[in-house]
Amino acid sequence: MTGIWAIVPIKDTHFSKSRLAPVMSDRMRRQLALIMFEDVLTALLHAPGLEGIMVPTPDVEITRIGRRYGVEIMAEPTPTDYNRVARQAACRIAEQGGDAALILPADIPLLTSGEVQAVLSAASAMQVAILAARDGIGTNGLLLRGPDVMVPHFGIHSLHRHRQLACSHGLSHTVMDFPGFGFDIDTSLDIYDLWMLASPTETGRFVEQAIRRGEIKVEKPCQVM
Ligand SMILES: Nc1nc2c(ncn2[C@@H]2O[C@H](COP(=O)(O)OP(=O)(O)OP(=O)(O)O)[C@@H](O)[C@H]2O)c(=O)[nH]1
Ligand SMILES: O=C(O)[C@H](O)COP(=O)(O)O
Repeated sequence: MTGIWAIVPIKDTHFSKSRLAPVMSDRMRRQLALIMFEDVLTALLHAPGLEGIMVPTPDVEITRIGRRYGVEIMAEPTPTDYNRVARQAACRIAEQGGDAALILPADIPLLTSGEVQAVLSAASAMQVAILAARDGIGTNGLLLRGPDVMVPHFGIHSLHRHRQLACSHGLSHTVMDFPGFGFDIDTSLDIYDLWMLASPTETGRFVEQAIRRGEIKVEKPCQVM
């Protein structure tokens, strides 16, 4: 194993996207998680410069889809946690001789292969690249060169934490903003914003159709005066 590997952890899709429970049924949330995963895989598979894709997951359907796309599945017999399972995958890639790992979630369906390529080339001289979430405080991607130079700490205020960690380890690092990387689908507000964008992705189409059929309840967010 050499080169740069993407790591896309995804949990059991029966329990995915729980924050969307107020506006979507369990069945729809599961479908949304599966479709977003496929959009992310499609972007990664078309990005020149990536050697491979590793997907840590306990989910049977994700395993089936991943294998169809030819990605490497890292089985996760019991649910772990995003950071822990991402770290395990990164260590596995490091042990097998991989040069770098790009850790990203499976819920950023507007990701493009151009963005991935841009990160890989712009950050080619950096040990760490932190891909900002659009809220400006989260992290939606972490490029680590080598894969185990730093332990990922995704979660609330993770952008600041990742910066601090890189500094304290003396690692060269950069923070980058891209619309696709930045846009993770967590809440009904994200669904509304995605709908407004009329994105030509599979996820964009799924959301548009589901809203039209009344299967997702969206409300225009209140304007703060
Ligand atoms: N393999 C694996 N992936 C995880 C785990 N926990 C979270 N993830 C993935 O990490 C990414 C970011 O997680 P979240 O944004 O919290 O997504 P989510 O857990 O589906 O959404 P909520 O239930 O609303 O928190 C998604 O791709 C998740 O599927 C886990 O225990 N194992
Ligand atoms: O900010 C982060 O580290 C990630 O976006 C995870 O946060 P989320 O669970 O809110 O997506």
